[in-house]
Amino acid sequence: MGTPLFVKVCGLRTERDVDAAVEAGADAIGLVFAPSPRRIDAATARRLAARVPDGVLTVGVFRDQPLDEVRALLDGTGTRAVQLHGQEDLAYYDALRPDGRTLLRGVAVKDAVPRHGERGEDILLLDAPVPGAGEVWDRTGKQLPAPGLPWLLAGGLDPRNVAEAVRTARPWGVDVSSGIEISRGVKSPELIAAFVAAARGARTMS
Ligand SMILES: O=C(O)c1ccccc1NCC(=O)[C@H](O)[C@H](O)COP(=O)(O)O
Repeated sequence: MGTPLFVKVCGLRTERDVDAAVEAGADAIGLVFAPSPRRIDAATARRLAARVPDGVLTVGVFRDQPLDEVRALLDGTGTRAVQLHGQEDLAYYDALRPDGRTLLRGVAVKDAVPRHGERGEDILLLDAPVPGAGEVWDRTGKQLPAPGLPWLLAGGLDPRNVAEAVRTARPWGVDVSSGIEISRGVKSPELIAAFVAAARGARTMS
């Protein structure tokens, strides 16, 4: 049995979503503050973050937003980790690092896969060109990060395909949004539970 797979479920918008993710055993939940049908306001995020137990990471998801806005949302909602999905540069990451938060770097993989840690991120998230669109990206011939480095596979994962993706790409963890929804932005507790179980089962078998 290898290292346990880290499982993040993203784009949660309701108390029911959060409770389902926690009950299913997710390691992290994502709250989207970037423009998206899944975007939530600060008051909703505060309410949701307050339900998340210690040991489950709450991640705020942003894309090319002003640093002051990011800091205010993180501080105001008690969010301990930040996931950046745009063109944020090293200085931007450096500005958030002293706050002691976990930094996730979301990258749309087109050609080459970036090196882990280029921006000083703690976790690299390799995603499809349009984040949160439920699209699988082509991993053929791509040099994925070395085993053991903290990186998440994302993009078009769902309860049916996640086990095969984990076996072939051998990521440190996985991230999902569309694949646990019944319609854009509307999560299903059953799909959340099925996804976490399928992902964990795959790593246990490898
Ligand atoms: O989810 C969004 O709408 C979104 C919008 C802007 C920036 C990032 C966003 N999501 C980030 C993610 O966590 C991943 O893209 C996601 O887990 C993978 O999405 P999916 O292919 O839908 O599973």
